Amino acid sequence: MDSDLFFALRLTALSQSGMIFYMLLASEKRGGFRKPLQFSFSLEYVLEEYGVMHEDIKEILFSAPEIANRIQELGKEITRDYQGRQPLLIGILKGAVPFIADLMRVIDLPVSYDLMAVSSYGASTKSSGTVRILKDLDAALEGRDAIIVEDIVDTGLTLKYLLENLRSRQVNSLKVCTLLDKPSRRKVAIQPDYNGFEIPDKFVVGYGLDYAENYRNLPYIGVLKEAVYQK
Ligand SMILES: O=P(O)(O)OC[C@H]1O[C@H](OP(=O)(O)OP(=O)(O)O)[C@H](O)[C@@H]1O
Ligand SMILES: Nc1nc2[nH]cnc2c(=O)[nH]1
Repeated sequence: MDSDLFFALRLTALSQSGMIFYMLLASEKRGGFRKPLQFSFSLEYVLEEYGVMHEDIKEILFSAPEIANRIQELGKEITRDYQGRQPLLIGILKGAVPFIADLMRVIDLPVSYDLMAVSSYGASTKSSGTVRILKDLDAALEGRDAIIVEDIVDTGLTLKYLLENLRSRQVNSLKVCTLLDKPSRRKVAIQPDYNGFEIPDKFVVGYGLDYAENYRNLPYIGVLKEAVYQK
């Protein structure tokens, strides 16, 4: 990242008045104010200017540092709640991969993890309503304190299926940790035990979340432009 961009981002993150400094910086580079004074500058504006924000993203909901900070807090909560135990994190492929990778490293306990693949969305922005197991756990759950790690709970249909399925395996305890929760879309009454962020009814991508397998590698979580999936 070039130093001007780094400087502008830091100022932007600090306050709206940071934008004014950014404009001074930009004007110096360009030899004068080419744009009128814009007090509505946003982080997205700066990112777009520098070509950092993906062109298909409408709005950034959570930046990489915001995600990292929140995961630290979740790690502390889990560490506190599971003192003296060895929880098993169950990551739900594929979307939860970045989340479980970061989460397990901020839990100060002897954790282990396993992965399970289910799918209900395919290449769509709407749940099919039918959940299928594509890959089951490697090990038995009997007597374990398991935590399902999800990237997002939307209708809740995936989680309902997972909870019913895993509870039938003689697990000692079973909880749910999700990075994102979209409660306004819920079709079944299910609440995660740990939740990173509550989000509005918008289709989001990045940090593991995809649309048709794209955007999973974006370091932030953003709202996808409708034009991308209404083509
Ligand atoms: O609450 P729901 O409406 O059921 O939606 C949540 C599920 O949707 C996503 O999975 P997806 O089927 O897209 O698979 P992926 O993780 O491989 O992208 C996400 O990872 C959750 O598992
Ligand atoms: N990528 C993505 N997958 C989802 N699955 C359920 N809701 C969402 C969402 O908003 N984005």
